Amino acid sequence: MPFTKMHGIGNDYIYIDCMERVPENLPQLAIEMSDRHTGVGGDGIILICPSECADFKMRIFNADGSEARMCGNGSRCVGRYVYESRLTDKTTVTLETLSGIKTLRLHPDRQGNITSVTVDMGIPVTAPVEVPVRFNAPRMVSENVPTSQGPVKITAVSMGNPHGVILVDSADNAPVEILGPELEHHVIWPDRANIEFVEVVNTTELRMRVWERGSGETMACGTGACASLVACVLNRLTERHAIIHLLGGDLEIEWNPDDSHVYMTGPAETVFNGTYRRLL
Ligand SMILES: N[C@H](CCC[C@H](N)C(=O)O)C(=O)O
Repeated sequence: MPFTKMHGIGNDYIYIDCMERVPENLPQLAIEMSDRHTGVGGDGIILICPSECADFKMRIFNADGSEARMCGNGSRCVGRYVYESRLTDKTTVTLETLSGIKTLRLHPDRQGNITSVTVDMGIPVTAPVEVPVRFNAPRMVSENVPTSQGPVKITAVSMGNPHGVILVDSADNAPVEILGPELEHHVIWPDRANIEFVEVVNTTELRMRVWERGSGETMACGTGACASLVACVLNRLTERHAIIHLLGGDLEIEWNPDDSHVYMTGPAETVFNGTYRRLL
């Protein structure tokens, strides 16, 4: 089965062209192909399929086989893939996802390569929650994240997929591996959640790390960057247009006051093409 390995600032997925047919048992395929030792290696798989209501349909499966409703970094890579594979010659492309139809604006360079993509990520849904979580985190966290037992203040934001945003003094020292899995599976989320640890650098810059539902800590999360900006605006910490610094690179995020939509701009890279022989 042919595939294309791509990444959005280090958030790497295996892209499968399903315009003609869709493989069976997709959760198992995602687990197999994502394995960084026995498979291709990635944070999951992304299918590019025909759509009856948009130019294309995107389906995304995390590395644990769970299907997600949206992927920000993945949607930019899909935009690059369909243009450079000549599946479309349009530079404004609509993408059907489980969280609605997203509009992508592709930015080709003079050679016709897509160097960056802007995605209309839609309108966020938010709720502030306080979660009494027991854990032993290292000292270097902000007073908001106590080092023993106590409530952790989380801003819950849906970008079509669920996110819990926690403010910390230092993203580098955030207890991602300790709090990430604990909060991913916390009872407050009906379907688990992606957990972001956000350091406010200034009113137009954030530094963020993320524990992704179904994939663990990743180099970047597009929907998570959007959720983080929204949470910081709600907490009156940043302006509505900011640069988010993630482990794998930067994203430009704007929560537009006129239409309340969140817009994400960033790169999409193709790494290699390959052929996968299924184990089962
Ligand atoms: N793990 C996420 C899906 C991938 C989202 C992320 N990679 C992005 O770029 O938005 C979830 O289960 O909701």
